[in-house]
Amino acid sequence: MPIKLFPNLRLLNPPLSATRFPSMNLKPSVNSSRAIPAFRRIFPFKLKYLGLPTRVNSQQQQQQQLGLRKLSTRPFRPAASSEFGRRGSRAGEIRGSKNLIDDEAELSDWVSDLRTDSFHSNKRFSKDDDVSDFRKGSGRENRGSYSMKRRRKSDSDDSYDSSRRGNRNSVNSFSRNNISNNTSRFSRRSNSELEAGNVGRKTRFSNDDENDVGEERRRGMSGIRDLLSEEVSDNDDDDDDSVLRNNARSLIGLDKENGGMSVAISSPGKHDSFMSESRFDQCSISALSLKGIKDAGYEKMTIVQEATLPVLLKGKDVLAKAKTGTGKTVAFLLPSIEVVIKSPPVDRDQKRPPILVLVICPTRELATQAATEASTLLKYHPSIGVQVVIGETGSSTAYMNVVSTPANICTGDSWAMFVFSRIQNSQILVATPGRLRDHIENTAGFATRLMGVKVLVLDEADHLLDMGFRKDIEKIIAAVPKQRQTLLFSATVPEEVRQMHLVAPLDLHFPLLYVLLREHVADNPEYKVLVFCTTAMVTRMVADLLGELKLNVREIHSRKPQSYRTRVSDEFRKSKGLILVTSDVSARGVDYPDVTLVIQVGLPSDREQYIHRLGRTGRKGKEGQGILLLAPWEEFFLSTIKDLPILKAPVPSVDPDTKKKVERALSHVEMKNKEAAYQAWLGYYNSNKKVGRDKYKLVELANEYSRSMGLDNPPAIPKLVLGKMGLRNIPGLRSK
Ligand SMILES: Nc1ncnc2c1ncn2[C@@H]1O[C@H](COP(=O)(O)OP(=O)(O)OP(=O)(O)O)[C@@H](O)[C@H]1O
Repeated sequence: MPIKLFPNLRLLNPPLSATRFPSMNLKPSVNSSRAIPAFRRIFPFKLKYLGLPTRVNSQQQQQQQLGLRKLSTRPFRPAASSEFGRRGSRAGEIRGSKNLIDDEAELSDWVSDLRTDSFHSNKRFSKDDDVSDFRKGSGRENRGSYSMKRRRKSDSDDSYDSSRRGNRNSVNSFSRNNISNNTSRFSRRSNSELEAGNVGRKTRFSNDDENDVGEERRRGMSGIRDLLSEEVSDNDDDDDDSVLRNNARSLIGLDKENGGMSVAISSPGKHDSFMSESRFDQCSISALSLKGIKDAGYEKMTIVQEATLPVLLKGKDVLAKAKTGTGKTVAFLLPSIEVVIKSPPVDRDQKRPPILVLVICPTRELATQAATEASTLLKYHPSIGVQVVIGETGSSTAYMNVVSTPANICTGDSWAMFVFSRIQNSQILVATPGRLRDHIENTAGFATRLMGVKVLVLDEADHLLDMGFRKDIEKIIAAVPKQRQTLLFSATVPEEVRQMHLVAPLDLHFPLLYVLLREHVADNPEYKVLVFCTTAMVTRMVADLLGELKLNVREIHSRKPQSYRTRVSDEFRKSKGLILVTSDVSARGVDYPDVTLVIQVGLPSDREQYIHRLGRTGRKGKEGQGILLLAPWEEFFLSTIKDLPILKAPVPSVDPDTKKKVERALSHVEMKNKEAAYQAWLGYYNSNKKVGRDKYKLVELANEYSRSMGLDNPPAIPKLVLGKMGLRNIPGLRSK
């Protein structure tokens, strides 16, 4: 029987045989005996699993559906929160069971995804029709360039070669073989090359790797399952439950000898607080850490902290999923710090002092944020240092020694470029995967330092275990001791966010965006808005436009230097009355308090990215609004999020004056920025499996986009770029 530890969360114990999983009719599956070794690299010793909570009953489901049907919207402004997005009678449900209604489904889905994606990868890839050209290339090169693509996200997709994206065969080879570093790593390249779409096959994205979501994610392959893919083979086991059990064991790295891994899934209902009633001082945390916690303003634990801290403090591995903005960072940092405290003090003169805690985050922003939080918690531990290793523009690496005042990180001034050898004494290292791997491979003595790791944390674990990061993570895991504590944290969607979508022709998007923002600003004196755009160059152009329209905007994307990004991010975090136009560098994990509205303009790269962007609002139990603005031909995306309570809102009318005003503003946006946005837009949608399939249609749409920016003729694109995009000789394009 499952052991219920907390009202909203359970740590789940064996036996699996007692667990009821939803029936899943997915025949071939992971052969667990082959899959387990891959996960043992992550959880080398430990494994224990889990009874699962009950599922939502049919009455609750009905109520939820009814609740949704009753929803109404006002034009471009969601109705009051009480009626918008609320799910029937959830508030009255019994916490202990109700709050876990999604848990079983989620976990089962997660686990079953292992099976489906692993097995179906073959089929799915071979089905795709836009891959034929690329398949003709040599397998080895393909693998190299494919993995490169996976490491990129829309932010860096400004000029991107869709034919390469489509190479499913490459993925298979990639995942099934141990290809050499030469093919899985990429040489550096400059921003201008990126911008020009000059994607060399052995190019390494040193610049924004960590911010760029793997291409695989676009195809819906997520997370942990990918790590299994090279271990996959068909399995004749017809018994869904036993297959699932095997997969669960693989997922968590089962090893009964060592006390095992606990799984915590925190899903408080919409009306439940994200705070628990437990205080930090009820846990066995050192007095100085408690002082730091108190100074940070934390008194009680959040639910995810309450659920995981006691277990983590016992040294166990944990896989935790909790809503965005519910305090996961503290949940993994605090026990990690306690491990450092209990370890023998580091000799400052030691040549290669060990790193005791290694935190991996997928983006620079997240890494910086985690380090900031760590420094807050370490206020009364002056002998403990936190170091951040993240990619910096160009070929250099940014290192920060984090001292106890968070402000030092967040202001651009404090960004320091150090030679690595000068800061070798931090016990806690927060890093992005690509840069960390570089150090493992290229920095003398670094691997030795990693031999001291006692705690390994993967923040946004689902993302880190995507194919896009796979090789880096494998390398990192191979570099840290097997005898360690492993913490996997990952996010789920908050229900506090009122979500809706608008579908309108492309030529209305800019005026509509303006109208939406103008209304929101007028209604919310303390507005704080994130506008997500598809690519970095589109982000720049939209920010220019909104600036011309006299809105208070900032922009952030991967083409900006890190110091600038840090400064703007910090400004946005602290301010009210500001709009941040951003690429996906802000999509995950970044904790901007009190964001009132998230607008996503155009197709999100995939469901997960949509959810994570949305998760920037509705944090800490607060309410927020989300608007997805799509063109009619982008509506297909909605099918991927149909399980979420997202309503179609009527398109607000745009009066002629507003239209004129926007046109005028567009005419003031620099031509080169509009040209770059056009090319980026084309590259982004070209890389989308659905939109990019019909190149003729794509070009028509791109030209529509160009017109929506006020351009009479679509800008010319370098022939080389067109060739790489597979768009040579498509009518309607201009080349130069
Ligand atoms: N015990 C606590 N009491 C009050 N506030 C807290 C507590 N723990 C964390 N917070 C605050 O909650 C906010 C969200 O925390 P955090 O960014 O760690 O959430 P998260 O779950 O990691 O979100 P995401 O999934 O988006 O990364 C932060 O501002 C943090 O300072």
